[in-house]
Amino acid sequence: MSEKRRPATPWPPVETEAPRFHPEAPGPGTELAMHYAECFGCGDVDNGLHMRSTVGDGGVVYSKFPVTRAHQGAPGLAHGGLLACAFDEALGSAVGNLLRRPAVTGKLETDFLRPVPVGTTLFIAARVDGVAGRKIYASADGHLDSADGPVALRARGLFVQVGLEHFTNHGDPDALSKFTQQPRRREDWDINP
Ligand SMILES: CCCCC/C=C\C/C=C\C/C=C\C/C=C\CCCC(=O)SCCNC(=O)CCNC(=O)[C@H](O)C(C)(C)COP(=O)(O)OP(=O)(O)OC[C@H]1O[C@@H](n2cnc3c(N)ncnc32)[C@H](O)[C@@H]1OP(=O)(O)O
Repeated sequence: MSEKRRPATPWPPVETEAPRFHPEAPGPGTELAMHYAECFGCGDVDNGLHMRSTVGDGGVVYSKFPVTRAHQGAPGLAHGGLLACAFDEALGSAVGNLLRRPAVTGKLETDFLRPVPVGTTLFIAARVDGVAGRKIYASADGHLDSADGPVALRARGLFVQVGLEHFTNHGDPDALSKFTQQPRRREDWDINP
């Protein structure tokens, strides 16, 4: 299969500023711990995605998603919704770890370019592309079986910065104490950039 293209739409879709990485953001080479043990993307969850992420150079976060039989849609192929989930995790990890601004996914679009078979590993490279006030734009490519393997998916996400009360009010009141990696304390976040 030749390199796939899709219609080019402007990205980010609005004027943005370059992302400012948090001074205490983990540096290149850092292997990121799961952010929450019960997270379907990175936690210790039965049949979860069990993703692991590492910070790369130049503001890229690399994540791996090992695709198993538990992740099928069509026989032998990964389910598209779970692939989108993997990108949500990878993009969220880039935003959360590099910017340390509490944010949630507002919009996620995924281009599915090639099927992803069971037994392969998806290598995702995610970056933060720009920031417009509370809006944080991030994108990622997913490569089959190696960091420079064929591109199977591309995704773009809008993350919207929220107050920490978003997690404690809408989720678990003890949410912040349950996050297992930095930033987990109020003072670890860039709340008023
Ligand atoms: C969740 C993880 C956090 C963990 C933190 C812990 C540790 C961090 C460390 C590392 C993190 C590592 C990994 C993270 C991994 C995974 C991340 C997964 C993330 C998720 O899985 S998270 C769940 C799914 N997510 C939701 O559960 C959101 C539900 N939703 C809402 O809670 C609201 O909807 C909200 C807050 C989004 C906005 O509500 P709001 O009232 O605060 O603000 P408003 O509506 O005004 O939007 C403000 C501006 O965004 C524009 N905007 C908004 N949505 C748009 C859209 N769809 N399309 C185009 N533009 C949009 C508006 O147009 C406006 O733009 P403008 O300012 O220009 O007018």
